[in-house]
Amino acid sequence: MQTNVDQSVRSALRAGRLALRQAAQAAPGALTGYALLALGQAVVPVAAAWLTKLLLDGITTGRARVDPMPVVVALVVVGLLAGAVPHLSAYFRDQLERATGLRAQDQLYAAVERFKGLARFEEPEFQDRLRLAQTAAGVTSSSMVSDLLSVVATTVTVLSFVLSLLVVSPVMCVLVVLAAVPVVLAEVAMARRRARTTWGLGPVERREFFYSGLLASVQAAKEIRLFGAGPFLRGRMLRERRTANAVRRRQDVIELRLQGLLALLAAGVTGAALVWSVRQAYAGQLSVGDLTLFLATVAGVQGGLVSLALSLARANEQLILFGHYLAVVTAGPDLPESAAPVPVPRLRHGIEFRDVWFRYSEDHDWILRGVSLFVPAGATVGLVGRNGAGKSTLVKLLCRFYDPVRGAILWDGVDLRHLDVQELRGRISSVFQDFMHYDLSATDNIAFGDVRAAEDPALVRRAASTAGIHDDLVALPRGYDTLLTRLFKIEGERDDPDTGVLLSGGQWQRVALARAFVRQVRDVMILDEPSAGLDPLAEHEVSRSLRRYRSGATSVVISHRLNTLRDADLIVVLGDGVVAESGDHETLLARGGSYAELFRTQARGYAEERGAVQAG
Ligand SMILES: Nc1ncnc2c1ncn2[C@@H]1O[C@H](COP(=O)(O)OP(=O)(O)OP(=O)(O)O)[C@@H](O)[C@H]1O
Repeated sequence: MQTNVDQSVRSALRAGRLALRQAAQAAPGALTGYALLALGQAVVPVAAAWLTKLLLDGITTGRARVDPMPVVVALVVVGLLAGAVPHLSAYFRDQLERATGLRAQDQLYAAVERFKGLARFEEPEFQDRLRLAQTAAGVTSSSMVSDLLSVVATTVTVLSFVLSLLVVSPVMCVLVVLAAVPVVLAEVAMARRRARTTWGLGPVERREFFYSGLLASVQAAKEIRLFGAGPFLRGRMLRERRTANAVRRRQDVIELRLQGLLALLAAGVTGAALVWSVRQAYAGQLSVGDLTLFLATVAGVQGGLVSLALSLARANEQLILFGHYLAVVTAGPDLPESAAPVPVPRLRHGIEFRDVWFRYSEDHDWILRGVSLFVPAGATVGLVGRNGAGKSTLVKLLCRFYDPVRGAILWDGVDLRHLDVQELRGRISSVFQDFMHYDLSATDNIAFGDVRAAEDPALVRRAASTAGIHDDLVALPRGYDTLLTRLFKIEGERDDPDTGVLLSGGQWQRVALARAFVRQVRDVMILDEPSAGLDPLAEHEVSRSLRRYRSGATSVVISHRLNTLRDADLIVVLGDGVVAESGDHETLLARGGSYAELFRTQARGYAEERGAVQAG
């Protein structure tokens, strides 16, 4: 128990130190200004209380000979400060918030980029943490610095009031301070509880966000409307919101009860102080000045301690959120990294899958159960198999998005795990089955394959020509600069209805091909269902240019249209997690195995359709 407390205090201190360091690096001037103003603001109430006492004592004890003007002027200055400092302070705090937020966001996404694999992104717990870290990166680090500073400032205020109170009545001072202890403890406990609730509600809020995102999404709008799924999704979204609301309401009720008890305690202490001080004043033990100072200090200590407790609680809550941000920013690599990664030379001999076993996690079934195959350099290898056989999984392993659980993949004899992963990917180009549609211009959509191409229109156009999409793109209202989306408009052309267009599925497929083609260095070309959305003429055209384009490169092509793989050097059939058969088209047909069955079934289907057309 003690160790847990020590640990959480240690991690809170570490988080606090890092947040302060981040703020100091992001905006040193704003931090200094904000800190000085916070301290200045902290002593204003005590100064006002003492000046008021001096003034009143001066008047009531007949010491009017002493010129009251300096005290009056000082009171005016203090009032001026009390009015102006909060605005200045808010200005510096906003500056600090903006600069720290920018820095934190940069660091968060740089850390996210450092995760080279996909597995971490597929963990729900990581997604929850990332969501909290995104919130924290936006505001938490800077508001945590404000909260920490406000803890310091309020401590200064409270201490100065406590010292003042000590002068007037030590007993009352002890009483007031003791009464504040439960307030501080309760506020901190409530803040911890709130942070735990936020973490616990992570999955619920992420699901709510998912449903609301779907309801507002352009991509999902078609299906949702056709299938009338709107009310169903709205119901699910509201169910998640109600769950979150119920948890928060329970939390609020607990807090309300506790706050009520604390308010009673505070009222008791203030009442006692009032009775005591008025009696003392009547008995002539306290002057009018003393009385006002005493009442001001009791209120000051109490109010100060309550706001200290609130600042501590807020800082504590922010610290916990910031902890999620730190956990992401300081997370180790998701894929084991070689201490001395081997540079990736041009592929000369080939890629070997050696007894590769893979499952997505220990809770999942094995997808690959000992796949062994060799992809010779310069060859075209077709991957065939039923849905879910593991074809896409195999190529994802080749890109090292995951590591095999057992066995190895060797690039010219070197295990992929020993290679520099970024260099490896620099040698691979790919069209994934679930390629992205970016809501950006045509140029950007293609140049994503090699960001340097964004500055080289000729390169982008060449890739588009090879993919057979150039003519369509130049015909767009703004050619390659046209946005392939209607979600955004080109800056400065908000009134122009022509700024964005939507492409057809087959056109998008060709844009994705162009994105793969724009890569200058490509030893290995991965094409996962590259002609899925193409019409027969486009498929023929694209196949021809692909053959030309691929010549010399090693290609791994996944396709359910077996006809497109007829001329592959090697066709590999995956089944039951292993290589069921392999060979060229003729050999596999002659063998009469699963490939022959798949091919003949498909060919029969086409023949029947042709027959039906002719008979019609
Ligand atoms: N990220 C993932 N996490 C967990 N399971 C996954 C993941 N991706 C794929 N799978 C599972 O792995 C199996 C193989 O999927 P894969 O996409 O490799 O098959 P495929 O042969 O390419 O199928 P298809 O021909 O339908 O495209 C499937 O059962 C799928 O549900």
